Amino acid sequence: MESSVHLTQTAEWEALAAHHHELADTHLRDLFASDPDRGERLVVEAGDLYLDYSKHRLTSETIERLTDLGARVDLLGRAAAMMGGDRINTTEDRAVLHTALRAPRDAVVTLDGENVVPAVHEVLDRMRAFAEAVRSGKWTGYTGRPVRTVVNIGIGGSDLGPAMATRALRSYCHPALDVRFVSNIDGADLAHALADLDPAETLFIVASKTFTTLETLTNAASARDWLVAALGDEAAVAYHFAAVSTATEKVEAFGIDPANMFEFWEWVGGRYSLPSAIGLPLMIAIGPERFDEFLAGYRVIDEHFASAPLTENLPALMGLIGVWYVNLFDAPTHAILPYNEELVRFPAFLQQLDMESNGKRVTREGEAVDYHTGPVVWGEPGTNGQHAFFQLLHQGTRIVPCDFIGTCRPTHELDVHHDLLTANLFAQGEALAFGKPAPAVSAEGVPDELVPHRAFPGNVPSSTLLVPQLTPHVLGQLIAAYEHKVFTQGVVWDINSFDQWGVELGKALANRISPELQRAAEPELAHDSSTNALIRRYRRLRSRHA
Ligand SMILES: O=P(O)(O)OC[C@H]1O[C@](O)(CO)[C@@H](O)[C@@H]1O
Repeated sequence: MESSVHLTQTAEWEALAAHHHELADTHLRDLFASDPDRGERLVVEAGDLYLDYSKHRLTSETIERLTDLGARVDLLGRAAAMMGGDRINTTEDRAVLHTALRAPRDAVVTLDGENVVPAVHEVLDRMRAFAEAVRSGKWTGYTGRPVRTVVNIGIGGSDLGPAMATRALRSYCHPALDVRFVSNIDGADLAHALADLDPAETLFIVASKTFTTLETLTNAASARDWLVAALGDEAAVAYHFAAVSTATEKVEAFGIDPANMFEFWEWVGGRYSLPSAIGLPLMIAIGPERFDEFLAGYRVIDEHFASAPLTENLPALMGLIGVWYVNLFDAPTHAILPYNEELVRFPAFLQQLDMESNGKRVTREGEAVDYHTGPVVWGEPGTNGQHAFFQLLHQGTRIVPCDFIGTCRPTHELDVHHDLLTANLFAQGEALAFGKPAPAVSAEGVPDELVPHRAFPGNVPSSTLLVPQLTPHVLGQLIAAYEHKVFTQGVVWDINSFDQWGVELGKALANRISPELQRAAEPELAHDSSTNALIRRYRRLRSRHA
C-alpha cells in the first residue's frame, strides 16, 4: 500500500467494516446451522499443520474481504521483499532475513550484493561440530572432565526461543546432558541454577545479539566469578564459556575465546533468532540431525507463505483473522492454548514475538495510527487453563479469540491421558463456540434463579491448529506459522514489526536509578515524588541487618 493511503480509508477496509456491520451479531450456532459443512470447508493445511478456522465469527465472504485487504496492502509482495533482503526495518536501516537462516545450502539470498547463505551454513557447521563434541564428551573442561550441564545465559530473544524449544522437545534431548536457562537479572535465577552444579562439568553459553544487555552481562560476569573461584584459574574460562553474538569484539573483551563464538547477524531480529546460532543450546540438547529437521520444518512454512494464494495461505489467514477481531470486534487480547504440556513456554515465546513486533502506535512513516495494533498475547497449556481462567472465556464480558493447539500423537506412552487431553481441547472449542442457552439449561430442571448463572452465551471464536506430533520438524513449522502471522498483521497495520524502541526508556531509567540505590544521598530531585519515596524506602530496608 502506498504510504499516503490510509488503511481505514481504503475501499477494502470500508467493505470489511460494512461486512462486519452485517455479521457482528450473528451467532456461531446460526453460522453452523446455515452452513453445516463449514467445519470441513473453512480449514487450511500447510505441511503438517491443519488449521480449522470454522469456529470463527466469519463466513466465506469475510475471508474474501480480508484477503482483498491482504492484496491491497500487497502482503505477498512485502513478504517477497523481506525474504529478498530489502531493508524493511527502516528505523534501524536493516534487512530482515530470518528466513535465510533456514534456507538450504544451495539457496541464494543476496544482501548488499552478497549471498548470505554460505555464511549461515558455515556457522551451522561449526555449531554442529561443537554440539557433537559436547554431546559425545569429547569437549572437556579445564580439569579434563566432560560437560554434564549447559547453562544458557541470555534474555528475551536470546532466551525465550531456545528455552521454549528445548522444553518442547525434551523427549528428544540427550539423556545425560542437562540444558538450563538463566535470564533474569534477579540473582535468584542464577543462584538457583548453579546451586547443584559442579563447575568442572559446566559449560556456559552467553547469548546476546548486542552483547551489551545488562541482565546477560551481569549474569555472565557472576557465572565467570563462580567458575574461576572454584577452579582457581582465569584460564578455565576458555574451557567453560562459549558465546553467541553479533559483536565479536565485545565477546573477546569479556574474555571468551573467539574460537568458541558463534556468530549471527544484524539482519536477524532477536525474537526471530532461534534458528540462528541462538539455537545452539537446543542443538546441543537434541543433536544436529534433529536440529536440521527443525530448520526444515520452518522452511516448509516459509515456502508455503511465500507462494500460497491468500485464501489458502495458513499464516496469512491466521494474521488476517486476527485483524478481524482486533480492529472490527475490538478484542484486546488473544489467548494461546496449547493442549500439550511440552509447549508450556510457547505462550511466553509468542508474547515476545507478537507484542515486541506489533506493539507499535505509529505507521512506518511515523504517523499515529487511528486503529488498534497488536493484541495482548497470553496463555497457558490446557487443561490447566481450564481450571483457572476459562471461566472468563466462557461467561465473562470480553471477547477473547483463542488458538487451540493440539497434537494427535503424544511423545509419551500414556495414551489414555492423551485422549482425555484431546477430548478436553475439542470440548472447549465446542463449548466456547456454541455455549448452552438459557432454555437448554432450564430444560435440565435448573431452578429459574440459577439459569442466568448457569447459561453459556457461546459465540467465543477459536482456531484449532492440529498437528500429528510435536516433533522438531513440526515445532519448526509451528513457529514459522506464527512468525508469518505476526508479519501479516504488521503489514496490514502498516507498522515496522522489526524494531523495539519501546524497550529503551525503561533501560535508561534503570541505569540512572541503579547507582542511586547504593548511595546514601537523597535521590535526584528529577524523579517524581513516588519514585523518590520508593528509592528511599528501599534503601532503608535493603540492608540485611535492618
Ligand atoms: O540478545 P540481546 O542483544 O542481549 O537482547 C536481548 C533482548 O533484548 C531486547 O533488545 C529488548 O530489550 C530484545 O529485543 C532482545 O531479544
